[in-house]
Amino acid sequence: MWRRFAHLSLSISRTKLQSLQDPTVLKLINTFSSDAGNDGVASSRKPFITFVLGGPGSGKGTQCEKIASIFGFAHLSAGELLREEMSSPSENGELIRNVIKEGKIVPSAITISLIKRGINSATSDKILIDGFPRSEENRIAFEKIIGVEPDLVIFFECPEEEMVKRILGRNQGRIDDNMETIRKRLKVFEDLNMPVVEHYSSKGKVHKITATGTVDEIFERVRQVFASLRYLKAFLSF
Ligand SMILES: Nc1ncnc2c1ncn2[C@@H]1O[C@H](COP(=O)(O)OP(=O)(O)OP(=O)(O)O)[C@@H](O)[C@H]1O
Ligand SMILES: Nc1ccn([C@@H]2O[C@H](COP(=O)(O)O)[C@@H](O)[C@H]2O)c(=O)n1
Ligand SMILES: [Mg+2]
Repeated sequence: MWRRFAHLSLSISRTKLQSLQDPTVLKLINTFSSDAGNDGVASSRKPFITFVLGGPGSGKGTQCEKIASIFGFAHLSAGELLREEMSSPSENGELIRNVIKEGKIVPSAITISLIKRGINSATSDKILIDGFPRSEENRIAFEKIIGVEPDLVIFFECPEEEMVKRILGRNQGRIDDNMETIRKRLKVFEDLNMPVVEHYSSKGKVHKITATGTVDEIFERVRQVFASLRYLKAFLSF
């Protein structure tokens, strides 16, 4: 079981922190003081989990790389894990290829087992999970199998025409970076992924980031969210 409070050291008193009345502070105090861990991943300490959501091509991967390098997070991209699995001699390779080509969602059990392996081998206990959950089914299965909710959700909001332009300019040879699959991915995003964003919004966990402008302009918006967490790290050892 994750010992959520075991490593918590407060350099100022809890009461004093609560007196700040800052919603982010209060949310983090709750996060780090509730003992709700379970045996989903093999760590004695609950990782700090951030889901990174947004439409196809909204810049999730680009921004995650920057967050990982500047704020010391491990970056797990669900799409990348699936592509690696697809290209390895795996029993699920053919299924994953067909689903990705169609822009649909791979069965949750497969994706979650890859994410779980990634969490267990991560060298940081601050984890970014990029492109997951993609559907309510993904979300419910994650919460059931891993046994926790994310501490934070970042949602990149980007106009469709910008996402399409970025994907068509990506040039990484992805089997789903063609107009026919892009149309399907956009529909899946609206129909299946937006309900996940709405679910976590209703729980006050979502930080919405406008994902237009240059990579650096967008990162400045992202940086402010994570800088506030780093500020808290001065008080909370996690
Ligand atoms: N702000 C930006 N302006 C212009 N191009 C960008 C910007 N951010 C990312 N890109 C480029 O757009 C493409 C898509 O970005 P990225 O791969 O980060 O998106 P993604 O959300 O991870 O997409 P997917 O869901 O398809 O994996 C990449 O080629 C990336 O270099
Ligand atoms: N939770 C997920 C994430 C991704 N997929 C499939 O992979 C494709 C590519 O994902 P990117 O995040 O790299 O865009 C995606 O279109 C899905 O087919 C998935 O099934 N479940
Ligand atoms: Mg990506």
